[in-house]
Amino acid sequence: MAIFNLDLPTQVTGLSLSSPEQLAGELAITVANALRAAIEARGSAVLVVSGGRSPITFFERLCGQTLDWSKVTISLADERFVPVRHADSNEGLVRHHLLKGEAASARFLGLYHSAPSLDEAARLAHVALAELGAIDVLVLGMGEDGHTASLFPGSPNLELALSADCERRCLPMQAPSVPRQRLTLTLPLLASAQLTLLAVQGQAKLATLAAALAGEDVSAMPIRAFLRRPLEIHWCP
Ligand SMILES: O=C1O[C@H](COP(=O)(O)O)[C@@H](O)[C@H](O)[C@H]1O
Repeated sequence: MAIFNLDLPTQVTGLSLSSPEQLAGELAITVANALRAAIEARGSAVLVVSGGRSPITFFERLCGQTLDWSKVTISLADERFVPVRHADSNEGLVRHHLLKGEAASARFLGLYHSAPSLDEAARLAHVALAELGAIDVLVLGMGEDGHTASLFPGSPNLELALSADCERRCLPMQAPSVPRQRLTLTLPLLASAQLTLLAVQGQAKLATLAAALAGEDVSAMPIRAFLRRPLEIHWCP
């Protein structure tokens, strides 16, 4: 299928939106529909979202969706090793922009733990994530280097985090930009999601996607691991 002038593999679909606002609105509707379906089928739903700066409008639209938020558990694909009140905290972002109004009744399972080291924080997150349950919806972002979640090219632990038999749910990672200390869900847990959505904004990230589609090495561009699976891309300029 050809979208955004890219030839996508058959398991990958793409939606081209005209603006960040339209992307946020469409993504919020898609996620809310999937959460409602999971609640209908199982009585509860699990949503995993990404951090960074681009999801803010999406979070603001999602929390306005009508559904039984008390039956939803929300967690993060990745986190920065900073306290929740820090400007770079993904948990802080979710608490400020998503867990409000009706959505405040959702259960939130964060990755950050106040621990003496990043390794210990990742171990505590691994233990806490045993309570997450099966992921219904995963919303990924992507950096211009082809990282997604905090699966950064060149980071120690990347090979382990990407391996199909990795038994850790969360691993410590190193980012090329500050804050460098990160926590990421590992590929087996992320790839277990029923529905995986990738939100991408701008021409530079479109070029990143094109480069990812043109090669094979997952360690060089970890987003490639998700382009091999069913994935719905939402893109806007
Ligand atoms: O560092 C991160 O970067 C990516 C992309 O963030 P964006 O603000 O450029 O969309 C994000 O998906 C990831 O969760 C975040 O920690």
